[in-house]
Amino acid sequence: MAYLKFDDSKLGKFVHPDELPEIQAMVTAADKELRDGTGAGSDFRDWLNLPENYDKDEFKRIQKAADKIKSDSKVLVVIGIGGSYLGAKMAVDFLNGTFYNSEPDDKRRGVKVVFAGNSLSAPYIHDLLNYIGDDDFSINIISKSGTTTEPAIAFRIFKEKLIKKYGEEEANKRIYATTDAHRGALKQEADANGYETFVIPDGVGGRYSVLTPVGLLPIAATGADISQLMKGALDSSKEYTNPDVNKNDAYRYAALRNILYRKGYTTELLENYEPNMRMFSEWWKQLMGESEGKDQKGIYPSSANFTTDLHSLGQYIQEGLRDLIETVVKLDKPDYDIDIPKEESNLDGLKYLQNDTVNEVNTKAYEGVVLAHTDGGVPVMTVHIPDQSEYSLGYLIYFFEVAVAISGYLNGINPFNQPGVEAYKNNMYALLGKPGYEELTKKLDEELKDENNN
Ligand SMILES: O=P(O)(O)OC[C@H]1O[C@](O)(CO)[C@@H](O)[C@@H]1O
Repeated sequence: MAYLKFDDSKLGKFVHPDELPEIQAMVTAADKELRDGTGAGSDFRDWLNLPENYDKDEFKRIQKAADKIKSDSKVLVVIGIGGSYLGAKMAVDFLNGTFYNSEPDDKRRGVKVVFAGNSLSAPYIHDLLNYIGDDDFSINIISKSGTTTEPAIAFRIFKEKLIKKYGEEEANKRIYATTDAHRGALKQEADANGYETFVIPDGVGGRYSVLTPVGLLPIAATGADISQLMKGALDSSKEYTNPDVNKNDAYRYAALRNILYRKGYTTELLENYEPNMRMFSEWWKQLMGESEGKDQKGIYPSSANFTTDLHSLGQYIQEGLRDLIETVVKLDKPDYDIDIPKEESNLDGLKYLQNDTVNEVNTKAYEGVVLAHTDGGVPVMTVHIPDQSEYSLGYLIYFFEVAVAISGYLNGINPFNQPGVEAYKNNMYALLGKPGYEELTKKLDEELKDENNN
């Protein structure tokens, strides 16, 4: 039986029984493109075999570095953006719970992990500097290109604090750089200063990198079991190899969303029922959006956090424009459950629930929402994840990675590049006066002048 239960039983109203068999030939072709490397972007498929082919020596070094960080630091500042941030953050939240950083030191199984360099917000940096205060800390700077502006600026600032506190020599021993094996400014700086370095493999794009040192070091620093994470991904990679959509749920999910997309369902909401899974959706949004949104097409990936957002977005989902798909990631057995307290009086009218637990009510809410939204004209699919373990998370990560690759090929695009993100970067560099952008600076200054005059 499949480890993750994929439920598409509510799609009957939206997908005709013939449609899956009809799209099978395209799925088989997409599978071939992916596995044989004949599809676009084939240089970036190394994540496919990563759960088996990762660097085992480096893996041991990651565990050793995590132990050192745990022994000499109270806080690890993880600096990165996009794929160099979201995977670590979602895993840290999923595996450790919402208030992990606030737990007392003797209760927490690892160091506090905080994130920087994922925006250009000065107040955020200010608040984080204050949050760290005089605590012992280390830095994990993560950038595949080694040139991304947001993390580079944050790195300067937190490095300055580190050097002030420990002096240059000790600071260099507290900086861990995760970057390209050979190229980029960060690699050069790491070599010059002797930082311990970890490699983001060439054939793994940022959004597919959570199972490389990008995710593994921050996750290990919280005391989570990264071997189990890799084991879950390995078993998942073995499960999702059959091109047959009746035997491969990841491919089936890709095929169904493609069928729905062609009917005008152009926005997909990834939904959870657990606050510590909010960041999972953020990770998924980059994975889907950067992979699929190109050549003026692709499903727009969005998210909703339930039951919270049922009280804000719920109205729209039930009755608004009918272009939505919902994909729920339902955690079936959270680490904790809580009895609803019994009360003699029934002033709050909750007596009918007093033999239930909070998780049971949450699950009934999920079941009720699926039925209501299906009635309202929204196709709903669910991926059930059995528990909150590292193994299950590894399994789930791989499910979506392989699904989006197939989905991208089904839609006739290269799921492994992201040319569109350069446009804003070039404009920003030009407006900031970066050397080499002089011509663009002139052009943009003219455009801005025109705008201001209007
Ligand atoms: O690891 P890097 O090179 O700093 O890039 C971070 C992120 O920026 C992007 O290149 C987009 O700007 C993403 O694809 C990537 O995940």
